[in-house]
Amino acid sequence: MAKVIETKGIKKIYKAKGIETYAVNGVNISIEEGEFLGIMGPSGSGKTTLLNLLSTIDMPTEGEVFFNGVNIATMKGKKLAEFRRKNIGFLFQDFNLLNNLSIMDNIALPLVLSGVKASIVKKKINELVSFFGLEKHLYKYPYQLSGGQKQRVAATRALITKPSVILADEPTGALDSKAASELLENLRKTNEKFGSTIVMVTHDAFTASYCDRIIFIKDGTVLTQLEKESDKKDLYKKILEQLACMGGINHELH
Ligand SMILES: Nc1ncnc2c1ncn2[C@@H]1O[C@H](COP(=O)(O)OP(=O)(O)OP(=O)(O)O)[C@@H](O)[C@H]1O
Repeated sequence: MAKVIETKGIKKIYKAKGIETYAVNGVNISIEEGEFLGIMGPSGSGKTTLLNLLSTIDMPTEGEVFFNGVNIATMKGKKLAEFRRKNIGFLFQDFNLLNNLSIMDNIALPLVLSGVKASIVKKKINELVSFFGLEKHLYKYPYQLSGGQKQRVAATRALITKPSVILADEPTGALDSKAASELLENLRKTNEKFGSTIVMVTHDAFTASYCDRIIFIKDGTVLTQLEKESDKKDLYKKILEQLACMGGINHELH
């Protein structure tokens, strides 16, 4: 399997009022094509910072990030923005939909920004909306949808450019358990049907149990990892054991 993302000794050091915070402190990870990877860890352990480094939104203070073999430090400005738009789909806890655009226009946005022709945009949207069960909602606006529906719109938008990687930061954080399960089933199907690589930050053991592999972060470093050996239930049990080992009563891990 090809490596989609590889990091070599990445650190992110924030300096404020003479105090240095090592938010990410020497992380070496390799993410393979088609993987569904979870990142877990206590609050403040560096998960979001790491995801921002993997997604080219932020640059490491030290070390290198390779994305499809390209060292992202070699790209800047417009070139980097274009690379990101083509290669990465994003999913956030609060959906990040534009309220004054219809669902159709929200989904179309990444393609429109890339200058794709209207007829092709329509074709691509039609291909994906049935997968996410959104046919009936295309001409509505975000405020008319439930949280779960909004996150499915965000997932469709994330996938519309056929990116090599989908990066998700707490995508189930604002959803009730039924909507969370539906979204996770959809992400799992996306991973299986389109071979999309998914990297997901979560504090929630149930959410993480949908992954193939989970990396546990503490104080900016990778503490350990778990791989799915049999089924989701077994992985869920192992995640809870690992969280307990990390001093984690669950409510600390958010
Ligand atoms: N822009 C910044 N300037 C200074 N310090 C920062 C900045 N961003 C993050 N940090 C610090 O870096 C560390 C890691 O933060 P990060 O948000 O990556 O953790 P996290 O694991 O995602 O936390 P949470 O689960 O609470 O969202 C924390 O100590 C945080 O205070």
